[in-house]
Amino acid sequence: MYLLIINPASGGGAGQRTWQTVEGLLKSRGIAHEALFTRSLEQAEAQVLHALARREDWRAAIVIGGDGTIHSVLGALRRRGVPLAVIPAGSGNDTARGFGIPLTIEAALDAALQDRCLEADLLSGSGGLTLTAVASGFDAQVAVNVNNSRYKRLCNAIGAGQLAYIIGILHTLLTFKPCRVSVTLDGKEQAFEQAWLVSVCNLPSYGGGLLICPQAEAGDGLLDVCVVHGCSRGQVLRLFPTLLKGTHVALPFVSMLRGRSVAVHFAQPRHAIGDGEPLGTAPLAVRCEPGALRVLTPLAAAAQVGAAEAGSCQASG
Ligand SMILES: Nc1ncnc2c1ncn2[C@@H]1O[C@H](COP(=O)(O)OP(=O)(O)OP(=O)(O)O)[C@@H](O)[C@H]1O
Repeated sequence: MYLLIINPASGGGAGQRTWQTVEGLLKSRGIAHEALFTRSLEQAEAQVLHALARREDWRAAIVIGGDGTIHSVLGALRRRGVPLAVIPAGSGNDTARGFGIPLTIEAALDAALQDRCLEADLLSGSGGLTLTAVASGFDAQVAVNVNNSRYKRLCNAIGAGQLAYIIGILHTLLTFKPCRVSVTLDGKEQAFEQAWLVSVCNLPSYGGGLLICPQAEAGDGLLDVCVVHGCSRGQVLRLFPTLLKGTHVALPFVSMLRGRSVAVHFAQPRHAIGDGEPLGTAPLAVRCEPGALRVLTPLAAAAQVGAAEAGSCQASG
């Protein structure tokens, strides 16, 4: 039995449209399933726990939504030991990208219905569980500014959602003030002056394919950290195109770190986001929980049988 978790509002309504296609495919293939429409980030965990408690034979929970929807169900899936599968229906879909899950509906469904799991790490901290990345500083401020803006509603109304983020980046670039940050990695503290952002990554990208930590691997038991510091506004602006290929890692004002736990303390309050969802402005403490979530992904299907991080995916329910 599969539990389909649907956020109809994700991707500006793509969740609802995707579900209609998926429902047809499941029926035509005779796949036993139940559908759960979640109402909000806050209510999703309780709704999913309630649904999962009703039976024991769950093969997987298949989320139809974006990174925020997946974020909202991580606690419930880890608690019940049910594997995650994803049919991407968000605007960014960086979880799907990071796990090599196809962005087209039928191919993603095929990946969800196969039987190989990756034992993926989770980022755990004061803001709960995160799968892609916890970002703090400039890019979190962009997200907060865009979400609170009038131009977002305007851009969405004319079908130009990406434009809102371009306006948000320019607007934030003019107003954001970098400050000192202390980054304590596995107990060792380093300070960076004039820090713009600190991103703690489990997967390589966020923001719809921006490769902030291109080396990050979901199953390596480690978190990857990117610190951008000591640069001008112009240099930050020119950083963005390099994020598409991940070539920013070679720039002198970018520091890449790797470890098992990290504490991030900016000298001024700075916003943070986890999987794109707001986490507030408190200092961050994030640790990697190795292999905490099983994910049905073509990466696991392609991995050698017997590889440490890939295995058959029998859900415990
Ligand atoms: N389980 C849920 N059910 C309903 N609404 C949710 C749920 N989880 C999060 N939300 C709300 O719906 C919004 C959109 O969902 P989601 O983040 O999945 O899609 P998106 O923003 O379009 O895509 P992405 O996060 O991949 O860029 C979230 O920002 C959040 O406010």
